[in-house]
Order: sequence, then C-alpha cells, then structure tokens
Amino acid sequence: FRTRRKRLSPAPYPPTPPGHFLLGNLRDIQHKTLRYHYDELAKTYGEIFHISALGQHIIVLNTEEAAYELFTRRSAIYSDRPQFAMVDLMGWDINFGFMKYGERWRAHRRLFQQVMNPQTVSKFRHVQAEKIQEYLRRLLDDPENFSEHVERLLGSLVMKIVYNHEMGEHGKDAQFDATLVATQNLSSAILPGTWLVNSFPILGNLPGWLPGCQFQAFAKRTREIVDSIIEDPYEKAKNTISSDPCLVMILENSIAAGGHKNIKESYPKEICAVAFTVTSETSSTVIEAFYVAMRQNPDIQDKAYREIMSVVGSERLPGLSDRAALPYVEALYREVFRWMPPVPFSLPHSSTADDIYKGYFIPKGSIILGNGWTMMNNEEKYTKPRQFMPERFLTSEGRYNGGDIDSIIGFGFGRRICAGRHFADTTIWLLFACILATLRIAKPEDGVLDELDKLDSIDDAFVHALVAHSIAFRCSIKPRSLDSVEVIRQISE
Ligand code: HEM
Repeated sequence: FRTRRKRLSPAPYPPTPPGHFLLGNLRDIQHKTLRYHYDELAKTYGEIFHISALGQHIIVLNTEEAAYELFTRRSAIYSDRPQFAMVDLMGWDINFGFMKYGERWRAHRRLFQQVMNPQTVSKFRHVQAEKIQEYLRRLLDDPENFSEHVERLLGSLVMKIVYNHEMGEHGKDAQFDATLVATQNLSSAILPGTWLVNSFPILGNLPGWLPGCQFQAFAKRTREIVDSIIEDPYEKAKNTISSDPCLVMILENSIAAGGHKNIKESYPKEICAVAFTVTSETSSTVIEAFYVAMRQNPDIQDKAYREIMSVVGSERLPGLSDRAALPYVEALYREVFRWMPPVPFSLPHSSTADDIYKGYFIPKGSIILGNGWTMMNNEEKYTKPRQFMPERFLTSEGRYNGGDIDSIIGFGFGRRICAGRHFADTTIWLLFACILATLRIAKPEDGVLDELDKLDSIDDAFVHALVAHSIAFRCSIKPRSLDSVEVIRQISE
C-alpha cells in the first residue's frame, strides 16, 4: 500500500484520531456506542475523518454536502460495497445490496427498480391497506405483542405483493418460515465479530471439520435454505393464475415482451427472494422508533389525531390519497426518520479508485460511511436536535417543508440509495397514519416501570449494529373511540 500512496499522492489522509502504534484505530472501530463516538469525533475533526486498523481505511462523512459530493457527484468510484465472506458462503450473494458495483449488481438493481418504482408500487395500495388493517385488528386483540405483529405485517405484505402468496398462521407457513430463518441467519452473520471468516476470507477455504470452522456448517445450512426460497416460490407464483398483480407476474410479462436483454434466468428469481430480507429489519426499526416517540410524546400524537379527524373523519381509515392534506402527519413521519435514523451510518460503501477530496487522500478500497446520525443532529439545521419535534418540518403556516423522499438521509446515498424506498415510504406512512387515526399509544398503565423508563436518555433505547434496534419495552395501546374499533373491524369491499 505504501508504494501506491507514494506514487499517487503526497496528500495527507483526512484528520485521524490518534491510535495504537500496532492496532491503529481498532478501539474507535469497535467502540460500543458508535453513533455517539463518531459524533464526538465529527465535532473534533469536522466534515470528514479517517480511521484505520489492520490495513483497512475507513472514511467517515459527517455532512450532507460531503456525502453528496462523494456518493452522488463522484458515484462512479464510491458505489462499491465491502465484501463479507460469510454472505457468499451462505448463498446470500444473490442479495444485490451486498454485491460489488458492476454488471451483475446493475442488472439486479434495474430489474428491481422496474417493479419497485412509484408507478408499480401504486398498484399495491389495496394490499398495503388490507395488511395494515389486519395489523390494527391484531393490535386490538393482542396489544401487548405489538412488536411481534410487525414481523407478520411485513411478511404477509411482502409475500403477497411478490408472490401473490397469502401467508398462513405463524410458524406454519413453510415458504415464509424459510425466508425468515434465512434472513435471521444473514443478520447474525454480518454482525461485527460473529465470524472470523469475514475478517480473514482465506478461512473459507478450510474444511468444516477443523476446530474453529463451525461457520462452514452454519453457512451450508443457510445456503440450503436460501436455495429453497429462490426457485420454488417463483415457479409456483408463475404458474398460478390470478387477476392480482404481483412482482413475479410483472417481471414475467416484461421479460416475455422482450424488455430485458442480457439478464440471466436466475436474476428475477433472486430479486424476488431478497425482497423480505431487505424490507424487514430496516422497516421494523422505523416502526419501533415511532412507538417509542409516540409513547413519550402524547401531545404530539394527539395533534396528529386531531389533524386526521378534521381531514378524514372517524368513519374510515386514512389512505394514501389523503397524504397531501395531512402535513402534520407527514412532518411527524419525517421526524421519526430524523430522530432515530434506522441505519445510522447507512450501509457501508467502498471506493474503487484513489481520490483526493478537499486536499485529503482517500485510498482505493476504503470503506466509506455516511454518518447519518451526525447529519440528522446538525444543530444549525435542526434546533434542539434530540427533541422529537415534527414542527421542524413545517412552515409557520403549517405547510410541510421537508422535501421529497430522496431527501430522507435514512434511505442512504448515491447509486446505492435504498431501491425499495417508494414501497417503504408508502407502507410506513400509511401504517403511522392508520395507527394515529385509531389508537392511542401510551406508557403502561399498571405503573410498573420498564427498561425504557429507567434510561438516563431515551436515545439509549436504541442500540445499533449495522441497523439500530430498540431494547424491549412495553406500551399501552387502546382504541381512540368506539368508531375506531368499528373502522378497524370493518371488512372492506
Ligand atoms: C424504512 C425502511 C427502509 C430503510 C430505512 C432502508 C434503508 C436503506 C439503506 C440505508 C440502504 C443502503 C443505502 C446505501 O448504501 O447508501 C438500503 C439499501 C437497500 N434497500 Fe432499503 N430501506 C428500507 C426499506 C426497504 C424496502 C421495503 C426494500 C424493498 C422492498 C428495500 C430494498 C433495499 C435494497 C434492495 C437495497 C440495496 C441497494 C443497493 O445496494 O443497490 N429497502 N436501504
């Protein structure tokens, strides 16, 4: 590496915190509360800093301007992904979120966008509304398990729009259960430190019976499950005749119409197989953040309720066509993403060429993190940033001024920006609006404090690995009125 740097540039690395003489900044990388630590470092070093350990350079971008310059304007060299050996060993390299920047990624992403663009997503509005209403019914019947019901909501929604598959009871739907296990194995396998093979890919070549190589067996089991969710569900959906649109049929029709040259037969099946995995963790974190924010801020919740009542009334659930008329709900929705960015550093990008930014050297192969946490806590843009305050996205006349979906930093950056954001955006907005319209979320009424009430700061309710997650907490969830119960129970025609 030293020779390459000498050859290309005498420029210094971006500001770097002092590190250990051998281990470099390993302690900064393995810090327990990374978002606070990097926020501190950003305060010391400014819009960009650099840390390195064991030969790996990590560049952290702390302003929207720096992120825009590198991820968007220079996207040709900042759109790669660092590789996890375990992802490949488990067969999860079919997930284009992890693919290297290149032809295979491009073809997958193009196909995915074809079925997840705003026009196509709007075909699924009735499914979104139906599954959300089902979720509300579950909340009425079993409010304590509000969080577990989210998994079912997301699962049943994705299975329906992708495969036109109506999900069976929990634990009894072979297709969904396999998808869930494959997803959980992927999440655990990419947690830093879980498997040494991620840091030392050469281990992947060793036989599984060697001590320390248990990852081989885990990877093999997962690969079998991943293989099982690629082929069969797709073929089944392809051969089922239905008037409901689903991703499989949309893809098949456009392939038959000659819309896709140069794609392999497996690609459409692969993008369908990853849909739940790429949906579930991030979406459930945003929903958790909503519950925490609403539990802690009854006045804000009531204000949103009043807005919905005055625009929509109490005799039906809000729909996506009401969205523009509900600026406070929109602002609240946006504030959830700002207040607790679900993927605080986005998914890591990596660079494919040496570069210079503002006089600093960024070597090829660096991991580049967009520090969404610090960006969303920029005091110049967001006064009192740790306060949950939807008003910050409203003008003094109460009009929404928060920008369109692509301005949501929580969806990431540049060419790797979340490919499912239109589906996520409409689903999550509608979910929030329907909950706000019918239910009141509050602290538990039995007076027993739970972990959330014992925290020094409510921010600590969320811990993060790659994606943030809340600690377990309870809330009381009750219908707003008799009308609410009726609307939730009402079967739509
Ligand atoms: C609120 C929910 C969601 C959030 C916060 C979210 C966030 C993100 C983020 C931060 C990235 C990485 C962007 C980057 O590298 O800069 C990403 C990538 C991705 N997301 Fe989402 N996502 C959500 C829901 C979804 C849904 C519902 C889908 C699919 C239906 C989806 C599909 C994807 C895919 C396929 C990628 C990989 C894109 C690529 O590498 O080219 N996401 N998402």
